[in-house]
Amino acid sequence: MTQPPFPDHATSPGHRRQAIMRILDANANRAAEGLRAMEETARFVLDASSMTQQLKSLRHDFASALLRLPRSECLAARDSGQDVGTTVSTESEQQRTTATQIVAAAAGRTQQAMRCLEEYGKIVDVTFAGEIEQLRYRCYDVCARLEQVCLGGSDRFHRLQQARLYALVDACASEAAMIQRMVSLADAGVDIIQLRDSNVDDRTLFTRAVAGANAAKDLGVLWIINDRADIAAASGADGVHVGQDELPVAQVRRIVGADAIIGLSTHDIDQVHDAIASTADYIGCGPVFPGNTKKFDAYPGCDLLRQVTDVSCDPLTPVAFAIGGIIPSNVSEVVAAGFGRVAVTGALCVGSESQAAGELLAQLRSVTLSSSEELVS
Ligand SMILES: Cc1ncc(COP(=O)(O)OP(=O)(O)O)c(N)n1
Ligand SMILES: Cc1nc(C(=O)O)sc1CCOP(=O)(O)O
Ligand SMILES: [Mg+2]
Repeated sequence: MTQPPFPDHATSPGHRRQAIMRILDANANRAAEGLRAMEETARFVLDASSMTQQLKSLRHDFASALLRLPRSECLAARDSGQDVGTTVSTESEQQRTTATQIVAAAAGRTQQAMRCLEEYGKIVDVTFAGEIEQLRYRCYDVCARLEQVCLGGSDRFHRLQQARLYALVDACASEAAMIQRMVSLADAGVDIIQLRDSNVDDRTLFTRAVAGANAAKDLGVLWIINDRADIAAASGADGVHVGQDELPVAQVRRIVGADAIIGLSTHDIDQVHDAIASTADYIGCGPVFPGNTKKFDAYPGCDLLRQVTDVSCDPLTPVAFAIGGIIPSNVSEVVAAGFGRVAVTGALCVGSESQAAGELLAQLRSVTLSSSEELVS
């Protein structure tokens, strides 16, 4: 005798309605719990204020959308005691060792729950389903950014390997102006931002370095302090950049520690080889062209870039950024010399960051950054 498609009691209209309410109730709880779990990491693990606000707003808007569901009917349909799912568990569900793993699990659970609410919600209230659909799209963006920021805290060197566009931020009128500049640069696609401001006293530089470190976590960019290893270490920055006239890399490493990024300026191929022998994580190679930010007596130009590109060495050596007077109209020469990464100041003027960054990246992306990245950029 063939089995009926469903047990008899499961086909009655009343049962089906109750089952839909159980699904909506369970997924409403699942999504709300997932949003809260992610918000806790943003707030208490990452200290990421704007990320926390985004998740709180999403959670509140989600609660508002749920008001369209018949609450009493959902509660009446809830029957955890009879829920066969409560005894079904997988090994991976029990394995949580980092906040990043919790965020990844919560993000997946929330997105799946919202999809279920949207699909089954169409049976009950199409307007509700439409509101959930919009919340689901917002959720994808916020969850992706939160996971990236989580990974970034423990994976800064991987992000350095993938970085192409590096912006140096000099003289800002205030901390608020500096943060706004960071947001514009990050939104334009910049991967690394350096605080390079010799016009302020140490206390101001330190407070701005701390504020920038917090903002950088939110924005998913690396935050580097120019010249000052002490302030980089004290502020929680991702690293420090030093020139040939500052502390040697070995001493900088003792100050910032093994898990911080150290950048070193190089102006000739001998300095490049010295950098390879050091623990520098990246190098600046220049100045390539004359610019308005810093004047030099000599410009090694693209010849230095070609020499760097030709250097073959262990893949665990610094990545290289071309620097000095680089703008969209001359970056093609940098690319022709084999570089896919640049560090700039003047090219990314306030107010036109997106346009300029887009033009620079369009050309830089023609250079493949292999996974075994050496000095060739
Ligand atoms: C990415 C990057 N490359 C080079 C420099 C220049 O550093 P330095 O030679 O120490 O000169 P100042 O920037 O301190 O004037 C840099 N800052 N960043
Ligand atoms: C700060 C700095 N260092 C350089 C080096 O070659 O080490 S070139 C430079 C100036 C970078 O600014 P812009 O992109 O406006 O020329
Ligand atoms: Mg310096």
